[in-house]
Amino acid sequence: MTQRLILASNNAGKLKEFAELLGPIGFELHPQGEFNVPEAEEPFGTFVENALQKARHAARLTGLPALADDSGVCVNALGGAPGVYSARFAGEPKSDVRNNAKLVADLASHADKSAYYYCVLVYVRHADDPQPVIADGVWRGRIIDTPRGANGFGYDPYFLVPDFGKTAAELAPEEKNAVSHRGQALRALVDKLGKLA
Ligand SMILES: O=P(O)(O)OP(=O)(O)OP(=O)(O)OC[C@H]1O[C@@H](n2cnc3c(O)ncnc32)[C@H](O)[C@@H]1O
Ligand SMILES: [Mg+2]
Repeated sequence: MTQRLILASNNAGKLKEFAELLGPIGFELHPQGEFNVPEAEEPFGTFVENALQKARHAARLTGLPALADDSGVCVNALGGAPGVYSARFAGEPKSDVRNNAKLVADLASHADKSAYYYCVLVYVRHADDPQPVIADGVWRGRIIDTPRGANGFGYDPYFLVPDFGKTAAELAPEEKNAVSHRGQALRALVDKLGKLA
C-alpha cells in the first residue's frame, strides 16, 4: 500500500534525495510547497526540536502525516559550528555560496579540518501526534578549501569523504544516499515505522 507523506521542507536538494530514497519503497511524496505551506520557524538550538516543529507545522496545515529533516555540518575546530545554524551561517538571505566562503575563511587558520554532517528526521502521523518517530545519522569527512563536483547541494562541494577520495558533490546521487547522514537516518526511520505498523 502506498503511504501519502508530506515532506516538510523547502530545500530542493533534500526533496530530490528523499524522492530517490522513499519513492521506490512505496511512499507517495508531496513537498509541502504543493500545499502552499510556508516555511516554519526554526527557533531552537537543537536539531531535533527544529525538526519536530517543522513536521508538526506541515501536518497541521495539510492534515496529512509529515516528515521533517533538520540537518547541518558540524566542524570540530569550530566547536561544532555551523551546526544547527548551517542554513544561515553567513546570515540572511540563505546562500550556499556565502556559507561556504565563510566556512573556508573561518577554518583557514586551523589545521584540523575534520567535520561531520548530522541529520535528524521526525515523522508525525498528525500535528499533535504524542509519539513522533525520530531517527538520526552522522557522516564523517573533512572540509577542503577548493570546491569539487556539481552534484548534491549546500556544503557538498567542500565536504571531502575520505573513503571515496571524493567530495559529496562528486558522488553520484545513489552513492551519496547509500552512505550519507540523510540516507542512514531515513533507513533507520523506515525500519522503526515498519516495527510500529
Ligand atoms: O528547513 P528546510 O526547509 O528543510 O531546508 P533548509 O535548507 O533550511 O534545511 P535546514 O534548516 O535543515 O538546514 C540545513 C542546512 O545544512 C546544510 N546541509 C544539510 N544536509 C546537507 C547535505 O546533505 N549536503 C550539503 N549540505 C547540507 C545545508 O546548508 C542546509 O541548508
Ligand atoms: Mg531550514
